[in-house]
Amino acid sequence: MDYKGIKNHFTQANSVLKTFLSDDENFKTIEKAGHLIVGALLNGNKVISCGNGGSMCDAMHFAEELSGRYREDRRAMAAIAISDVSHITCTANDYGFDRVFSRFVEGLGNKNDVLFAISTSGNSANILNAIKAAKQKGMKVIGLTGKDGGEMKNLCDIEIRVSHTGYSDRIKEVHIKIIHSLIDFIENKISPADIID
Ligand SMILES: O=C(CO)[C@@H](O)[C@H](O)[C@H](O)[C@H](O)COP(=O)(O)O
Ligand SMILES: [Zn+2]
Repeated sequence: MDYKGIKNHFTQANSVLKTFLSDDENFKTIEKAGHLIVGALLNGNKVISCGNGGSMCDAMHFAEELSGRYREDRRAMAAIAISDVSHITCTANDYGFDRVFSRFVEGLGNKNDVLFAISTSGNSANILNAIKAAKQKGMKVIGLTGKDGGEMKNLCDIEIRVSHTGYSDRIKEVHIKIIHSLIDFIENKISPADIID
């Protein structure tokens, strides 16, 4: 019956999550990323997030839970996803799709801001260009990757990798858990009074 194919998604997801859980280095890396973001926010810097397709949704989810709300009532935090369709279509049309994120970083990124870049392959050209633009600006880069980390593994200051080699939907399912755990960490570290106006 077809329900077995459906159930198989849950079985596979369970296995990818178990593999990620089996290595504590993964959680130490998430903690490092959390400290980096907390430090940036406390110093009045911001986080810019980006990704393609489902990862763009994750980038938006990540930013809105910082600028809007996650679990607690607290002041807004400075985070924005690169998701303005007019910016993306203009830049893609006039300069090429591989520059849609980097051009935003060139325009809005400042020294010591954090770029939170998401790619399951670690190889999307527009993400790699955004990382390069961020480094030129003196920003810090946290990468959320999958598979073998792709080219991103050599470019990010902190890489959090879900090293699953199958379809990317399984990787993304762990990415969203990483995002929620990271936001929880940040929310618990920053008291409302700490944030610089
Ligand atoms: O959500 C999915 C697949 O689960 C797709 O939309 C997926 O995000 C797109 O194919 C992306 O273009 C893949 O890019 P990347 O993760 O390799 O950077
Ligand atoms: Zn959420």
